[in-house]
This record gives sequence, structure tokens and C-alpha cells, in this order.
Amino acid sequence: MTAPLNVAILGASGYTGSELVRLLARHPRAAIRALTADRKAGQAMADVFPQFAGLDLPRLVTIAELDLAGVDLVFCALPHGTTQTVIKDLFAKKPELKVVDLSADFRLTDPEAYATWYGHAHQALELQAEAAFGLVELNREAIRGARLVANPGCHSTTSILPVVPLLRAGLIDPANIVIVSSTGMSGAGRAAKEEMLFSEVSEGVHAYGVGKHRHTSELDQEFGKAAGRPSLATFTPQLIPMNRGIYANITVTLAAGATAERLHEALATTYAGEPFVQVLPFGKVPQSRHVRGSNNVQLGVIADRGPDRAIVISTLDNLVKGASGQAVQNMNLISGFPETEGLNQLAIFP
Ligand SMILES: NC(=O)C1=CN([C@@H]2O[C@H](COP(=O)(O)OP(=O)(O)OC[C@H]3O[C@@H](n4cnc5c(N)ncnc54)[C@H](OP(=O)(O)O)[C@@H]3O)[C@@H](O)[C@H]2O)C=CC1
Ligand SMILES: CC(=O)N[C@@H](CCC(=O)OP(=O)(O)O)C(=O)O
Repeated sequence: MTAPLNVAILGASGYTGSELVRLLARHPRAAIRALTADRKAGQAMADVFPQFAGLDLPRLVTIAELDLAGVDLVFCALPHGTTQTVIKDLFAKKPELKVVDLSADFRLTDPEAYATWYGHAHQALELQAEAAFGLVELNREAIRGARLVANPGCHSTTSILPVVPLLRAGLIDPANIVIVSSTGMSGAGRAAKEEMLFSEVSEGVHAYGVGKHRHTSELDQEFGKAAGRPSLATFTPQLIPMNRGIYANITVTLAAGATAERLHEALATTYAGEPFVQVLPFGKVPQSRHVRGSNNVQLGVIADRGPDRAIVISTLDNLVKGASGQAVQNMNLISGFPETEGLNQLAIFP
């Protein structure tokens, strides 16, 4: 029996951190050696998250108290902006460490784009340059040898997976992509916020970050690269009263000679061997409840009335394929484990 991969989870008292614990506690090759928190430091994990009662887990400590001696890989599930200096310190202490970062800090390769979208200069530019964009299905080879992987955002993962193969194949117009991406509330994290109270979000729906959401920058980067020219997608996120899930409704304009059927064929071919991406039969509409709790993404392609347009729908669980499941998939890839290990949970339905 080979030794397990020893992992630490920074931000374990948050939603994506606890989702990492859920996935890794049953992972056959990983062992959870350290968990950190900020306000909840000092507490037992099962006191913060009673669903973990009965598991033998390390107590929550502060990042300053973290002992890296026995740790091979760190998951960083901290708020964006705070993460870059934390990761810089980790590598200064232990350069051979591997890090999978769930925040936005290392996703953008262009420092100017980062400063524009996040409002401050990046604090660890040398690391930003080496980070691999962690969307496994579309960037597998670059991730495999990486020491630092930047997990993409949940909204951007949902849209990049269907749109990038269509752009790479020249089947759609990069200048005419319109995305409405609905999200569940756990996407906003666990820290209490007034606008996230049940009484403020239930029984209604609203858009937010309209025309300026941070994930637009990830779409610009990945769509532009795939198309070979700038893409200015319209991206509108909206909050709906459910716990988990992202549901992106994407209207695309077809390139000359393309058809909706051809788009479907391109996605089916691209993802034929992928364990976590399911392209539904042509015309079938995905539902977020069919992926909830799993690392799966379901894609649908539907013809529109206008012959030059098509509708692509993509859905995933923001805490699994949109965050912690994708992070474990990245861990598997950079550790040489089978990619699906620890990630075979089926969706919870109904
Ligand atoms: N939620 C989602 O669906 C997704 C989230 N992400 C990203 O993942 C990261 C984590 O998100 P999420 O789990 O939702 O966030 P939460 O707010 O639920 O958790 C944040 C965690 O970070 C800790 N923390 C907060 N501030 C500090 C600090 N200054 N120093 C050290 N630790 C701190 C918190 O500790 P404590 O609670 O003890 O104070 C908590 O453990 C974010 O960057 C987020 O944008 C990415 C994709 C999807
Ligand atoms: C409901 C809600 O607020 N969702 C978050 C998405 C969280 C996420 O994936 O964003 P980062 O990882 O880029 O921080 C948002 O829209 O900002």
C-alpha cells in the first residue's frame, strides 16, 4: 500500500472547504492532515458542520498555526484577494508543495486584466505567471505538470465548457454570445450577508453584477483564446432561491454554414470520452436538479426559430464541478491518480 497524499484545506469552515472535506474524507488516496479557519479557528470541524460528526478530522487552526511539515498538497478555499499572499508564503516555506486554489486570484494571466477587474495590483505576479487554468477537460496537459492550479469560477466553468469547443471549431460568432447564468445561494459563501437572508432572496429572482460581473474577465480570456480574437460576451448572472446549482442559458449566433445540429455534434465529439460531461440528445433540455451533488455537467443544444441562432444550456453544481469537485479532479491529475477517484457521487434527485 503506497503512502497517502497528505492534504491541508485552508478555509475549511466555509462552503467550498467543507465540500472538499465531504469529497476527500472518502477519497482512497488522500488523507486530510490539516484544516484552517479564521473566526472559527479552535473549534472542532463537527461543531462547525455537524454532518461530519463521527469522522476523525483535525481541529480547525489559523493559517499562522498551520504546520506544513507533513503536507504534500494544499487546497486554498479563501476569499479572493486574500489568497495570493497566503500562497506566496506557502511556497516560500515549502517550494515543492502543490496548491489548488479555488479563489479567483490566479485565474487571469494578464496582470492588467486582473488589476482592472479586481481593483488592485496583483501581489504575486511570478506565481500568476506559472498558474495553470484548472478547467481539466479543456486544459489537461498544462495542468498535469503544474505546481499551482487556479480553479476557474463556477459561472465561468458552466459557460466555458460548452462555448470554447464551439469557438475552437469556428462554429459560432465570438462577438455574439449572450449568457444568462442563474446561481444558487451557496455560491456566495457562508459568511452572513444581509442581502442573503432568506427573507431577502426567497420567492423571487434578481440579476446582479449586471454588465460587470468578475467572471466576465475569465470568459473574455478563455473565449478570446479559443476564437483567436477578442470576444465580448454579454454575461448576466442572476440569483435564484435554491441552495446549489448553476444554470446557464447561452444564446449563440451561428457562423456561416453552421447549424444547431452541427454544434451538438461538435460538443458530443469533444466530450465523448469525458466522465463528467454529459451531452444530452439534440433538443433535450438539461435540469440543474439532475447534477446536484455530483461532479457532472450536463449540456443541451436546442435549435432556435431564427436559422442563424441556437440555444445552448449548461448546468452543474457550483460546489462540486463549479468548485471543490473540480479542485479534487485537479488534485487527481497533478498527483497522477485516476481523474475520477473520489468523484463518483451520483446526483441527489429528487
Ligand atoms: N461558493 C461557491 O460556490 C464557490 C466559491 N468559490 C471561491 O472559493 C473561495 C471560498 O468560497 P466559499 O467557500 O464560498 O467562502 P466562505 O465564505 O463560505 O468561506 C471562506 C473561508 O475562508 C476563511 N476566511 C475568511 N477570511 C479569511 C482571512 N482573512 N484569513 C483566513 N481565512 C479566512 C473563512 O473562515 P471563518 O468562516 O472561520 O471566518 C472560511 O473558512 C472564494 O474565493 C470563492 O470565491 C469558487 C467557486 C464556487
Ligand atoms: C451567488 C454568488 O454571489 N456567487 C458568486 C460566485 C462565486 C464564485 O465562483 O466566484 P469566485 O470564485 O470567482 O469568487 C458571485 O457571483 O460572485
